[in-house]
Formats: sequence, C-alpha cells, structure tokens
Amino acid sequence: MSIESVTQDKLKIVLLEGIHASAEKLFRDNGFLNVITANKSLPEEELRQILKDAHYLGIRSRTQVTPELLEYCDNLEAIGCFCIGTNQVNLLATQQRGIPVFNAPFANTRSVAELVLGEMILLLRGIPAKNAAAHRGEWQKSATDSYETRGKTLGIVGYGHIGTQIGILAENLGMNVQYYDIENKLALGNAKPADSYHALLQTSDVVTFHVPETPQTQNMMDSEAFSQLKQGAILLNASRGTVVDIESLVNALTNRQILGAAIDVYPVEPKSNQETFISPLREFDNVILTPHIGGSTKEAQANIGIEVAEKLLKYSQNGSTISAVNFPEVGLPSHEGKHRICHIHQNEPGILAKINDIFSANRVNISAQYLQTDGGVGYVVTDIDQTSSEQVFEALQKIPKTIRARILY
Ligand SMILES: NC(=O)C1=CN([C@@H]2O[C@H](COP(=O)(O)OP(=O)(O)OC[C@H]3O[C@@H](n4cnc5c(N)ncnc54)[C@H](O)[C@@H]3O)[C@@H](O)[C@H]2O)C=CC1
Ligand SMILES: O=C(O)C(=O)COP(=O)(O)O
Repeated sequence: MSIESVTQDKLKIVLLEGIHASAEKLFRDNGFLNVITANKSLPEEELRQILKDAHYLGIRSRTQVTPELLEYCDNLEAIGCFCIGTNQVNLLATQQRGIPVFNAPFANTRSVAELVLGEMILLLRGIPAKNAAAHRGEWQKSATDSYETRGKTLGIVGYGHIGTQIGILAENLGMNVQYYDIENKLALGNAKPADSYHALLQTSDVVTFHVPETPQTQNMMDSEAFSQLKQGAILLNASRGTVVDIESLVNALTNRQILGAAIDVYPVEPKSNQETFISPLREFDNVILTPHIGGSTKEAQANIGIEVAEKLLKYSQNGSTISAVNFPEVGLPSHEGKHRICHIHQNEPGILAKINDIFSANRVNISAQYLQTDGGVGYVVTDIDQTSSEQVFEALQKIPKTIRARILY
C-alpha cells in the first residue's frame, strides 16, 4: 500500500445490475471519474477481472460476493448493496477483510407493499387465470372463487418495514391482519400477533412472506407448512426465493389446495433480461409471476441510487461507517485543517495502544480519535495535526493483526 491515498479521480467504482444513473451522477459530481457501469450481473470470470483493481463495488440482489471472489479484490474498500437484502454478500468474509457493506434499508419498501397489495386483490378475484384465458379468446364470466378483500384475514410472515406497511394498507381495505415474527413487534393499527407460525397458516385467507434470507427462513414454506394452509388460501412471496419450496407450491397448485399465488423471487433467477426464465410455475394461469421487480419502481431506484452512493462517498471521503451492516459504526465530523488516518484491525486488546505508541514515538499530535469494535473487527479513525509521514504510515500497517490502513486526507 503506498503512502499516498489514491486520488479520487483514479478510484475505480464498479456499478452493476442496472443501478440507477443517480448513483453514477453523484460519484461523478464528487470528482470520481473512473465509474464503470453494467446493466446486468456479470459471469464469475468477468466479475473477477473487473474487480481486480476496483475500489468500490455497487450491486443489487443478484451478484454473489463470496470469499473466493474476495480473494481477487485486493483494492476493494467498500461494497454498496443498492437494495435491502445483503444475503448475496458474505458478510463475515467482507468484515474479516476490512470491507464495510452498506445497503438501503427502507427506500423500496413502499414499492413492494403496493405490488403485494395489488396482487392480493387480483388473486382473490381470480383475475390472473381469467386474464390469461381471455388472452386465449376464452370468455370466463363467473363469480366462482371470486372474493372481496373485505373481511378476509391476511397473515403476514415477517412484520418488518414491508410487512407493517402491507398490514396498514390491507386494513384500509377492511381486512383483518395478523402477523408472525421471531421478534416481539409493535402491532400497528388493529393487527394482532398470531399465536404461532402454524396458527397463522391455519387461520389466514391470504399469506404473504416478508422475511430476510437466513438459515431459519430457508424453505419455511415447505410441504408441511402447505398442509397447514386453509383450503383455497392464497400465497404470496416477494421476499427471497429460498423461502418457499417450489415443488411443494407446485403440488398445492396441482391439488387445487390453494386458489392462486404471486411469486416475485425464485431459488434461481436469470442473470440478465436476455436469459430465459425457467420455472415449473410457468404452466399455472392462476400464479402471478414477476421477475424480481418488487422494489423496481422509478421512485425507489432513484432514491436508492443516491442513498447508497452517498454512504460509499462518505466512507471514501470521511471514513464514516454509519449504517454499515457488517462493520463497527463510526460517525465522524469533518475536521478542518487536520489529517485523517483509518486503521482496521482484528479486534484484539492492545491495538489502540500500539497505534498511539507510534504517534507518540514520532511526535505526531492527535487532535481527535474514534474507536468502535464489532465482532471480529476494530476500526480506529485518528485525526492528526500534520500530514502522516511515510514512516508513521508504514509503522501503522506493520502492527500485528492489522487488516488495512488508509490515509483519507
Ligand atoms: N422482491 C423484492 O424486490 C424485494 C425483496 N425484499 C426482501 O424482503 C425482505 C424483508 O424486507 P423488510 O421488511 O424491509 O425487512 P425487515 O428487516 O424490516 O423485516 C424483516 C422481518 O422479518 C423478521 N424475521 C426474520 N426471520 C424471521 C423468521 N424466521 N420468522 C419470522 N420472522 C422473521 C424480522 O424480525 C423482521 O421483523 C428483505 O430481507 C428482502 O430479502 C426487499 C425489498 C425488495
Ligand atoms: O431490495 C431487495 O432486497 C430486493 O430484493 C430488490 O432487489 P433488486 O435491487 O431489485 O435486485
């Protein structure tokens, strides 16, 4: 690592998966001129090549950041997930390499809630199947299996930012709302916590999933869970493709145990719009299939572009890690006339003392210092009176258990 921090115009920013142009604009407006964009996720080998000398990476839900990929990313300073989910990134491996990961925890939640609400209404009326039939020239005027939302019970699994908004919107339609969450949650409106996950499945007319991808949510909706559903229930999943077991869903549709479903996320999703979407669900007219677009509205994407780019810019220019999902959170005031050095290390006792011994031995005056630790990593930001000499910076890098050090200004 050289004594000079790489100048902003040389830092390489890679933005994949069609991240909104608002992000690129913000980087360029801030003097980051080496911004590379792609409107899809990249195949493994291409990804390695492009990331070999990249400093910042922006992705959405598709690109997998594995420990193996990180081996190729020597210069990578931070990752921005321009979405909510961060399950596509190995958070432990990035933490161990001193790479903070940021996301946009709220910006697309309303978009998902609106989509789910609309789908729920359409499914209760049996519109997807009637629509498909009409496109084929069939006239299916009938009230069979066609229902109002009013008075029906909606079961929300995962009562977080999205689940709560759906609950409020559904109550405005006259639905009874119940939810299941592993955390104790404040019930909004007249919503009620279900006694258990199974109780929710057994007593809901419509069940919708809004949980993150975790080992516990994997196949949460399996054949056993399907067997608990009411006859004629409706199922929606706009969370992650690992949550609903597709084979069990196909069985429930084939047996007509459920009236219909809306699925936005899949165990395997195409990498780009040029790839064919393959799924056994394609044969069912009563299933709304959407290409993982729950959060894909102009409003959400433009806001996410700015929100996550701002977090990356702040980390690059000022060292702030506020709202990082895998890293000690340090919020830093800028310090006029001072010079800032960041030190990331394995979280073991005595490292702060070693850092300060180096400053003291070199007669460097510290004007401010911030330390946070989180799990396996410690993050120290030090503002000093004079620019750091090569000797001081090298000594900081040589402290045992150092992951990386960075001169910001
Ligand atoms: N289809 C799409 O385009 C989008 C999908 N998503 C997905 O939706 C998920 C939920 O988003 P938010 O509501 O913003 O997240 P959130 O973090 O606000 O809420 C998730 C809720 O699920 C609960 N939970 C976690 N594990 C659970 C379990 N095993 N059983 C029951 N509850 C559990 C949590 O306690 C939390 O209350 C995201 O993690 C993401 O994967 C998010 C945005 C767009
Ligand atoms: O925000 C999320 O977690 C999503 O699933 C949306 O992902 P996307 O940005 O559409 O790839």
